[in-house]
Amino acid sequence: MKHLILLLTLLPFFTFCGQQKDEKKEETGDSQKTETANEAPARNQKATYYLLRHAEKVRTDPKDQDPALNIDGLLRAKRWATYFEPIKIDAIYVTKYIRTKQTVSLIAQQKQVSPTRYDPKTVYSEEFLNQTNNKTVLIAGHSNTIPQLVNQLIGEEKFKDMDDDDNSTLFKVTINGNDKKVEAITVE
Ligand SMILES: O=C(O)[C@H](O)COP(=O)(O)O
Repeated sequence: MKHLILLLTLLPFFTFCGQQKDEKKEETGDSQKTETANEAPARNQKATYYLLRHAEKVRTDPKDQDPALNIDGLLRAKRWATYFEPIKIDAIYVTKYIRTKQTVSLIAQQKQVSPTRYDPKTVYSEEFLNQTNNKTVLIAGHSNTIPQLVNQLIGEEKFKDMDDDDNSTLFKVTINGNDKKVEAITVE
């Protein structure tokens, strides 16, 4: 009986504490929602990306991971420079391999832009999108990395690896907020 009286006396206190806990839970829930929304702000990207594979490379040693361009490649690099002459380029990205650097080196000189080195595996990131926002960007890469980067930029699995004899495809990606366009242009 004594216990029953004690329980009845304390019941309102337990109920009050329970209510407070529920209110706290709701507050925490709301603030977590706000944090998540802040972590993923609506992006208003506006940029143009030109993506190309390096020009023709020396193939005498199949074990050589870092061959230079051959004569055809050097001539193609010259043609790329002519192609980009009338186009404003704000930033140029190259991989660690000499064939990508050689392919865009004339363009880099022409535009007075010092190429930035990137890792194709990790380049697509918030940092990259911020760095390239409001810019026209040229990216030199590889048969098995350029189409993937195009796909990441457009948010669609549209392109597969380039053929090994394809050194002439230029991808132009234009992003204006949610409007993402891509053109694959052949430049001989
Ligand atoms: O063989 C390779 O290293 C990859 O397929 C990439 O080729 P690429 O550098 O000639 O485009």
